[in-house]
Amino acid sequence: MSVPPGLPQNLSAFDEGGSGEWLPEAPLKLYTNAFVLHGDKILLGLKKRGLGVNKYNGFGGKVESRESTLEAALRELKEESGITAPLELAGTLLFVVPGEKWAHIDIFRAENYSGTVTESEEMCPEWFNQASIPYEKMWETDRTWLPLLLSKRPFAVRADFGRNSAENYTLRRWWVGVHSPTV
Ligand SMILES: Nc1ncnc2c1[nH]c(=O)n2[C@H]1C[C@H](O)[C@@H](COP(=O)(O)OP(=O)(O)OP(=O)(O)O)O1
Repeated sequence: MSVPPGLPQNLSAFDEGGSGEWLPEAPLKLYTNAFVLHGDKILLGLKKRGLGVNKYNGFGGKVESRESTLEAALRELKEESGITAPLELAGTLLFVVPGEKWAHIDIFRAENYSGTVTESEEMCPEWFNQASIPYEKMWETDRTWLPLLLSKRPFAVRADFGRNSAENYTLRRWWVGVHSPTV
């Protein structure tokens, strides 16, 4: 199966599922999402409001004008969890919903942090063992690529959803690619 539109074409398929045509192209909206690891733990946040409310996720949000995605990721991590961390790009995620801009999310990871983990207006942070990540309370595709982030394998994902209401998304089709190892 070929790489879906919107992703770098030099990827190898790692996982895919669902069916139907990929949704038509739309302008991009940039987001970030950051996952902090510490030993065998991972820091997740329970979203308290807005998109993805009541789901666990990394910490992130919209990229503001004149910000790089790394600057935005550092800002959002600090605002939402109280900590700073040496973030590195781990992969990208393209979330596609009919009639909306494509959400392009740069996903970051770090293996240490400084500061004190603190609850914010938007997120309730919680450490989980990496062996017991609460995938059933996360975005449906996270289980397909989070193991790649944990093993430091660069990835790119496209996930197309249908939408029944403001908070009711149905996953239609997804594709996870990895960069081929260089010889
Ligand atoms: N499908 C989809 N669309 C948009 N964003 C996401 C997803 N799936 C996700 O995992 N995410 C991530 C990307 C971001 O980390 C957040 C969404 O950010 P949001 O809370 O809307 O942005 P903020 O800038 O923090 O929000 P406000 O402060 O403006 O409320 O979810």
